[in-house]
Amino acid sequence: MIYYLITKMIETQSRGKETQGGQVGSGKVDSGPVMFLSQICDGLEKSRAIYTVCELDVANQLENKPEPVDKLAKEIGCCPDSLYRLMRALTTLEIFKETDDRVFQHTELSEKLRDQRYRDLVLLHGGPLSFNSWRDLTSTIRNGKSDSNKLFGKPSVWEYFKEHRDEEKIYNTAMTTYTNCLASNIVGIGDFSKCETICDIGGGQGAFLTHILKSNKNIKNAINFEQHCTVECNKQGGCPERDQRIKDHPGDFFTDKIPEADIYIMKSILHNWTDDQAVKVLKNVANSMKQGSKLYVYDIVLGNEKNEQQGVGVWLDIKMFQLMNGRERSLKEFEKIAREAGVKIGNVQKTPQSFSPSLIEFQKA
Ligand SMILES: C[S@@+](CC[C@H](N)C(=O)[O-])C[C@H]1O[C@@H](n2cnc3c(N)ncnc32)[C@H](O)[C@@H]1O
Repeated sequence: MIYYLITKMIETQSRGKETQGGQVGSGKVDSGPVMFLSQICDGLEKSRAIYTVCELDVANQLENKPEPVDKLAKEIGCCPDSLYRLMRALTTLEIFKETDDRVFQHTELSEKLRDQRYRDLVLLHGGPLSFNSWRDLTSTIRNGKSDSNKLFGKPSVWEYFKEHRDEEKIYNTAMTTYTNCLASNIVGIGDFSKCETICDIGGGQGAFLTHILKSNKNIKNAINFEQHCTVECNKQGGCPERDQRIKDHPGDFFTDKIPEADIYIMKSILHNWTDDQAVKVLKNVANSMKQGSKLYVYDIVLGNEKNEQQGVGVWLDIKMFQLMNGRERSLKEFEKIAREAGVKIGNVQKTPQSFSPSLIEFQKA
């Protein structure tokens, strides 16, 4: 049915807006927008469906050959007809294929869900933290700020993770997966050729540092400045190919002294915070910077001009707002926080892909 509706919607859209649907009361209803809006709002059902197969780990139970759903349901321990209906729905998204009546086989995409790294992405986006945080965007928009205490019972995501270590682990792995996916677009835009000591501020599991170190053998010391809990998590494994030069340094980037380095990097950090908080972090980094050292901030740079096309950054902006009261920024907005923090912006290297962060270079004023 969903597949039918989507197909119909696409047909309708490709014909333009000519279709006038049935009458409701005295008003005409245009079926194109109805189908388009339903498809967008159905995102929640699809997100829950993919999340559920990942939580049940269906992909790892399904063998490399076609398998009857009844057998699969027995192995997983769930109702055969329910699992059948879930998997049948997912076939419309090319997740599983029904090769015979109630018999399923993997597709290229469902195969990926066998791998913890891909499964963690789904579990993060559909997990309790994310699901609860989206419960009330209306209040955030009305009040101009998101109330994490009301949404997920803690003053911040980071406090929430302290009591939900399983979700923290999923978050850290998912960040590493994103970094591994984007690294080839962004490692080359920074100049590390004269760097001996590098410090990644909030570097997670150390994945980005690992990519930088791979192509910069001149770097002798690599410091991963991270929260205590993340450092503890890293001791239990995380980034498998982590470079041996990386040393974790526990600390809080708002209050603790950041070690001296030639180059500091911050990837996907400032967008987690309000302007006031971002200024505080920048000031703290600037206190540790010596003359000549640089800070490379890797974040999305939103278009400044009205006619500049906005990419996924504006959606990431809403996500950061709802989850952490953070924001994506335009160059003008980065310049404003730089001024307030008493640092200046040097080179800015934009990446062509709207989903890749750009590099904004900060120096001591
Ligand atoms: C969005 S993640 C980015 C991780 C990594 N830079 C990357 O791009 O994959 C934000 C990181 O900031 C760290 N963080 C949050 N608050 C912090 C604080 N007060 N001091 C140090 N690190 C913090 C988190 O533990 C998390 O790893």
